[in-house]
Amino acid sequence: MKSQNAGRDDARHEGRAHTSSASSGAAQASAGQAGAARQASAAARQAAVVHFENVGLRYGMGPEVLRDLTFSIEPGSFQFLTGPSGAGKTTLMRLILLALKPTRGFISVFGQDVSHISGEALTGLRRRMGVVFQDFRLLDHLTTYENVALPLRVQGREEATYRSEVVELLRWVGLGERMHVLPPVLSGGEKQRAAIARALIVRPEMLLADEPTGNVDPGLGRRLLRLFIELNRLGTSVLIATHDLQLMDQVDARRLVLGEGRLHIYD
Ligand SMILES: Nc1ncnc2c1ncn2[C@@H]1O[C@H](COP(=O)(O)OP(=O)(O)OP(=O)(O)O)[C@@H](O)[C@H]1O
Repeated sequence: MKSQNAGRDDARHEGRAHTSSASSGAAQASAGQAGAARQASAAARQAAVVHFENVGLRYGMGPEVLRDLTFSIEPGSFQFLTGPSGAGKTTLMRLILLALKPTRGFISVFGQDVSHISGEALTGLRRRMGVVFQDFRLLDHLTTYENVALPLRVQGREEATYRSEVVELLRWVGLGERMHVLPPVLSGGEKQRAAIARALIVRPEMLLADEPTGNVDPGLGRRLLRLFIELNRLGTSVLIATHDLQLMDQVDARRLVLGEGRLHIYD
């Protein structure tokens, strides 16, 4: 009896041992797969221009404006960011620009985790981005030409090395005749084009533009869109926030759609 039981116990034991060795093999395999997946996701994060993982943002004690955002912007990609007014497009842009910190989640920009980044490193990352703000942010005491040339001056370049480049870009955006006037005398559309030229002049690795065609007529909007596409062809990743369906319909590009705090992606 005993031996039989013992035998059964042994068998059970062997059975358990077998199961446990199988499950430890499976566990190792799945740990290996998880490790490989982690490595692959770290590599993807490293390669992305922007990577968000479960990012949430609330202003003060208010409700979460953005919830569980997980997405990447790849090098050399072109995408629109859209959604109803108040959906959080500007907020998302400000997170990418590192002008806001997320309330939760993880953000990396140009492969760098930005949660504990120094002020100096942050300035270095921002210099790699061109930004067109909704309110233009031109300096009123500088001429249109000087506003557009400013990022190059900040880089320490001599005027002789960039003058013709700035003039050519200003002509391209239709401001050839408005180069020497101050922003307060420019129309809304002219200010917008000056702001776009200032963002493009440094050939940024990433361009972020918040409603960049909001103040121009459809013809000029198409021309500006061509400029963004050309910049993208030269390798810049482009993210354009817009409500303008007609503008989006002109390009077969990825759409990031914000609604009720969530992001839906249409490739
Ligand atoms: N500084 C702030 N403090 C508190 N709430 C804010 C602040 N900035 C934005 N919000 C709120 O966050 C939400 C998202 O605003 P955001 O400006 O990002 O939306 P949007 O999609 O860019 O809107 P629009 O298309 O009208 O420009 C809105 O409810 C807005 O009221």
